[in-house]
Amino acid sequence: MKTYDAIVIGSGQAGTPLAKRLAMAGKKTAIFEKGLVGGTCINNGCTPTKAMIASAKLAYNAAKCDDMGIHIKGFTVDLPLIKKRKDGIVKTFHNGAQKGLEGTKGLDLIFGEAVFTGAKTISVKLTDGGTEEYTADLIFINTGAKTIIPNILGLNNIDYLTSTSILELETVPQHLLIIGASYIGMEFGQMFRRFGSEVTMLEASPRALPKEDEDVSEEIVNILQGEGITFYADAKASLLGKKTNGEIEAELLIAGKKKHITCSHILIATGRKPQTEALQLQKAGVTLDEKGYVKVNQKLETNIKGIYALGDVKPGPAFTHVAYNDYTIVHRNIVAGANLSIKDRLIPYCMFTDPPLGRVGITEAEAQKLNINYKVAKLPMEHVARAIEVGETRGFMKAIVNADTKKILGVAILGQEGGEIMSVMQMAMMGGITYDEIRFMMFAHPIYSESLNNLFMKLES
Ligand SMILES: Cc1cc2nc3c(=O)[nH]c(=O)nc-3n(C[C@H](O)[C@H](O)[C@H](O)COP(=O)(O)OP(=O)(O)OC[C@H]3O[C@@H](n4cnc5c(N)ncnc54)[C@H](O)[C@@H]3O)c2cc1C
Ligand SMILES: NC(=O)c1ccc[n+]([C@@H]2O[C@H](COP(=O)([O-])OP(=O)(O)OC[C@H]3O[C@@H](n4cnc5c(N)ncnc54)[C@H](O)[C@@H]3O)[C@@H](O)[C@H]2O)c1
Repeated sequence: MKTYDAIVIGSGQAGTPLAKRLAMAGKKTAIFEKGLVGGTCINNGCTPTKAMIASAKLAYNAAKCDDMGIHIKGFTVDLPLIKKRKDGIVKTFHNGAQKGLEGTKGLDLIFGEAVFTGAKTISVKLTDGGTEEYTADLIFINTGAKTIIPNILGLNNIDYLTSTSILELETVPQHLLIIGASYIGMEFGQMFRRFGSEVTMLEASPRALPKEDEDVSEEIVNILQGEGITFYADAKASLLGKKTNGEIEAELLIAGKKKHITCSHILIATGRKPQTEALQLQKAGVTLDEKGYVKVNQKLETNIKGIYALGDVKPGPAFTHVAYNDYTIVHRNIVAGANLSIKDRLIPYCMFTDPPLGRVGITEAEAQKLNINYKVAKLPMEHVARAIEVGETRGFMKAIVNADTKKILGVAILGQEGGEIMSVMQMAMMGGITYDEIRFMMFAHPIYSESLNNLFMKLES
């Protein structure tokens, strides 16, 4: 049995920096990784998708640049080259993360799958062969999440794609059927449509992105449909089968009615579930919730003292910046004796469709439920000078404000640079800057944020 001061399971967006900082603080630390250092974000999540989305944006611009007075005589999409560029970026990020761990004094990077054998004991099936037993007083679980595979008749008889395997395609699918229309479905749907695929999207809920306001989900669907994507809400695949010519036949249930389509590829984008099964946390006495997430308190400690869970493996929004923020909280509490918690932290996010959706705070629907005196400001991107100048006027800016205190409660910016404009508003929310101050604040002309003046002017009428 090898003894450490601290053990980190999983080298994701929380585990990697945490392991380094613990070792740098003098704690003898081991980090276990069953796959690739850097976890989902770097290897098969944010980094590769955003790299490929950048290529898709160029294809879109090339296709429509005639309107802007630039004529390109035809263009082709070179998916192997797009993949190669993406692979190069991923490799750089991955190698940097691995080198960072390997170069930290007092930190052992051990490749293998960790399984709990007791309260503070872990057995690791080493990637190079054999098993080794480990123990530490402090254990941090950062094992992330993986794709949920829905129970659809015939699915196991076809070679379906997940958000990981679709990144390896070298040929553009002729017709991509996407099951699930949330972040993953939307980002890949638009990307492959722009690469030239016919794209059909199915969403089981009555509308896409059911957690967003209705006007937001409606506008995003309009944008995707405007680019030629076929979208069905209240829709599921009920039966899938392979035809003799290799095509996939799909029986769909749309609002209870059957419809048959033929496609070449299927992407499963029906959500993700925590990677806790293999950990055998019951042996450590750690409590999971009904969906398999590790239950934690506001300091991210589980019911077992000294065992913590960070990132996607615990309940709550699953984003890279949340996992990273989890690390900063746990690290400062343990190493610097701080008393920080995740309570009331403002969680922004950005869906990287084009235009993107930047979101922070409450939605209009949530404001209604809270029974507060609120007002809604909304400005179409068609009225944003910068958007008109650059030729991308799809979407709108929307803010929910408290009518009494004038504080900003929530923002949805569906438009060019939506994530960046949202971050300006996030800073305002954190700093207590009120909407009437932003109404008259001087912004540089003509940036997108300048139109926040006009957004809040809408509240004067
Ligand atoms: C396609 C896609 C696109 C995304 N895009 C964005 C985006 O644009 N912005 C954003 O904020 N978020 C995005 N996300 C979500 C983001 O990737 C995750 O929220 C983030 O990676 C979670 O980090 P984590 O540290 O919790 O876990 P992960 O990064 O998943 O890391 C967990 C690590 O633990 C390892 N592991 C698991 N079990 C064991 C075990 N038993 N023993 C040893 N090692 C183990 C895994 O191999 C993995 O390396 C995206 C996700 C996907 C799938
Ligand atoms: N830009 C970003 O920040 C970004 C990008 C991609 C992924 N992510 C993260 O990855 C996580 C997973 O994303 P996701 O989009 O897979 O999951 P999700 O949980 O957000 O959405 C899954 C969708 O699939 C639908 N669905 C479920 N079963 C279905 C079925 N049988 N048929 C049709 N529809 C079905 C659900 O109603 C839901 O809308 C998200 O929680 C997000 O945090 C973030």
